[in-house]
Amino acid sequence: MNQRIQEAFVRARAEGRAALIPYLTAGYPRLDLLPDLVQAVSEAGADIIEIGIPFSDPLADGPVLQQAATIALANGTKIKDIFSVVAQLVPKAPPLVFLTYINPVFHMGMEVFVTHMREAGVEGVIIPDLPWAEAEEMRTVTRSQGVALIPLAAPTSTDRHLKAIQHEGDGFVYGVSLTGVTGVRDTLDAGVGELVRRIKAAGPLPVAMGFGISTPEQAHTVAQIADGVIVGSALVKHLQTHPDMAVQAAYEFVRDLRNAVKIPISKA
Ligand SMILES: O=P(O)(O)OC[C@@H](O)[C@@H](O)c1c[nH]c2ccccc12
Repeated sequence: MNQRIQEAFVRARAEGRAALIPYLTAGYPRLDLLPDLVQAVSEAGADIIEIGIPFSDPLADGPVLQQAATIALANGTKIKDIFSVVAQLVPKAPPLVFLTYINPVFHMGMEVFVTHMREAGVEGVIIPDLPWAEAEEMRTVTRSQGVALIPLAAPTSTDRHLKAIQHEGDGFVYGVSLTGVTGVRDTLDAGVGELVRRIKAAGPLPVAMGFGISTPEQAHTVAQIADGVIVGSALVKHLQTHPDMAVQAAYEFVRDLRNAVKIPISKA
């Protein structure tokens, strides 16, 4: 089990809250802003930060994150630059995990990509379009480098799949709270509680839920059920709507989310 990720969940639980995991697209609005954005969301109380590698064909992403990726790529954001920016901010940041599609990983070479991750100090990676059944080589490479390969689970996952990812995955299980793409939603899917229960019954890894968690109220609801709360599109949208003060806007939104993920003492 990746130690820094595990510690982040243990610490959040001990402090009476779910772990808060904001998502940022590397290179949006610009790569040179990433250190300030990471610092802002860290100071606002992020327990783990997900950094998205922009990709030209992000099929699991909704309009907000697609647009962020398009702008990041148009700005000339390159993977090797992301690695060097991230390496510099790791010492001052909470555990970082990458979110990347498999194509950029294959392009660089699995072994090289994971070696760069380890050298930069990135603790884990989520690859939404890598089916677990085909992930064996990636699992071997990440395990040998001490990088967590974080599995995804959806409401459609079978119990057998949940058992497999709970025992072969590392870090946490990413519970996809609804079928569809990432993006801001008005309401939470009614099946969130049932999915968390099934994932937890299948093994020891903590469960963080993402997809469509947009407001502090929704984050609060999910925090009562899951070990972690992931917020992507709503945060990136905040950066979009506050172009001149993106860093401050990120700080304020994540601080509101952090206040919301508390668990009443009776439940903790
Ligand atoms: O944007 P949302 O709905 O808040 O969902 C989290 C999400 O942004 C982040 O984890 C993510 C970004 N791109 C993805 C692709 C697949 C799965 C997850 C993601």
